Amino acid sequence: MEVAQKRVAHLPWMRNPVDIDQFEQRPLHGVSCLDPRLKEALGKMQIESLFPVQLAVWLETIGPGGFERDICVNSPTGSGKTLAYALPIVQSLSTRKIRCLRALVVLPTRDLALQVKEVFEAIAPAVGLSVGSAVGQSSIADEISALIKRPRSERYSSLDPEYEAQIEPETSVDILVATPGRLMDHITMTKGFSLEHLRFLVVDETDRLLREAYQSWLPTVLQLTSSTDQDLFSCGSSTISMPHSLTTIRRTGVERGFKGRCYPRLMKIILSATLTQDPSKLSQLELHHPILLTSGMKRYRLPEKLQSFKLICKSKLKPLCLVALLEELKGEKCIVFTSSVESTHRLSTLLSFFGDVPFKFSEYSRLQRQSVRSKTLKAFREGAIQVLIATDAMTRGMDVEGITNVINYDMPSYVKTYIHRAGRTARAGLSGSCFTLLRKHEVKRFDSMLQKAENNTCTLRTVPSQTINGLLPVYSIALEKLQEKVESEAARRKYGGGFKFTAKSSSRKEVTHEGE
Ligand SMILES: Nc1ncnc2c1ncn2[C@@H]1O[C@H](COP(=O)(O)OP(=O)(O)OP(=O)(O)O)[C@@H](O)[C@H]1O
Repeated sequence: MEVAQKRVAHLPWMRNPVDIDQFEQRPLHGVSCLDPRLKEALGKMQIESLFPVQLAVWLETIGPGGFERDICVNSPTGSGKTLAYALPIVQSLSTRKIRCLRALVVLPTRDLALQVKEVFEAIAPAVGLSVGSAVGQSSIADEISALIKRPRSERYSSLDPEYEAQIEPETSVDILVATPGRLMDHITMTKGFSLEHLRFLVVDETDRLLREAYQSWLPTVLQLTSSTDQDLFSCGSSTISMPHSLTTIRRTGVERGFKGRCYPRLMKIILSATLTQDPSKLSQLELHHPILLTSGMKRYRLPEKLQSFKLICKSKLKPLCLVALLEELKGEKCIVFTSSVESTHRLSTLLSFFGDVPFKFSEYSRLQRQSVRSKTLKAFREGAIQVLIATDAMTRGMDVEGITNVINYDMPSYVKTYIHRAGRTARAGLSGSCFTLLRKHEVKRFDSMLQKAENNTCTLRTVPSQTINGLLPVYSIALEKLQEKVESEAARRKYGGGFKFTAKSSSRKEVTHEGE
């Protein structure tokens, strides 16, 4: 069994990390080399200082570290990891002369990718950079027209138009935020989509992305961006035949530890609140002279202002405990996590039969089409829905303003899952609460699981028994209605009705395999 305090990382470079806690939040005017245009853009986002993780990464990239090493960040949920990589990348690219794809950010889900794209969009245009996404939000044709263009004729004003027509199309964005599946679609099918000039690769939610192969996106990207010595020596030589051809020397100059050799490379930043330490997983990333930036003594840390609570209740009374708790929370923004798509669907259906509950809720899982999910998420962000009933798979990294409570309706199986669930609240230094409903026999396992994280104090919480008793009559009616609904859905499935809850999906557990 893992004993977090005594655990020593297998990889030597992980054993002496940079401690993020040594950095204080720093006002923007004290951040050296920050482009004034970016300062202004940050100001518009109401960002007045850099958080510790952002400063730590800045110093390793734009500061003295000079991007000489690949960067691995293990920092709590809500600590500001997105801007920690977005800002140095945008600053680095702010002096680029010609537009082509220089930075690729890969995330596991579409909603997360769109969220990250928004952050880049808030700062990149200030220095003339363009941001695109490859996430499958629109049709592939629409995505291609947003990402690819013919080279601008003004760049080659002396060209014969006929010759110009033969020039290959090019990527029209500097920064691309992508999910692995759509990225692979463009790599394999989109004419003119090229990673040839890529300088930065960000793998956000690294442990999640490395868990699945996603059509071998990582080896493909690494292969397409790897430079051999031959490439290096042919740079700038007669091998460049087309007038529009650019050659990117990804890193010029002397690197420490490389004995004066010019070493072009793709700079990588990988991040998570629960960064893997598994050498076999990390080796897939082919990291260059990596440096680990982490906070805390233990491998995992919960946000400073998170309060954890446990509620012990009998199995059959769990829905009542939940309703009673939600009633007490009086319409505050909450995410309720269950262990599977089936459980999410059942719980939302059951709640819908409770009639008059003082909060608006919605289901959010893979059972629904993306368009439905996006609508739900928008309503949740805007406050039209106060309670989201969700599965783990959908919510890692999600940043929704004003979530003050997370409820684990089903106990998470792994501490990593607890961290990512709880981390939807208490973000950016704000307070938040995480409640876990437990059956008696789960308490011991839950307590020992929490021991693996820092800031793990967990207080016992109860809900008034009179509230539970008051809900019993409506509960028994709701259970009957749920039974009828389940039967009718099963019948519709059997006779090929259009209901979305297919036999296959009904048995699908959204297991998150956070057990490493
Ligand atoms: N310097 C800053 N000042 C104020 N707010 C900030 C700053 N940096 C980030 N934030 C806000 O903090 C919140 C959390 O940031 P972000 O989503 O990047 O966290 P994260 O570390 O990636 O979390 P997770 O691990 O859950 O993905 C966001 O709402 C973001 O706008």
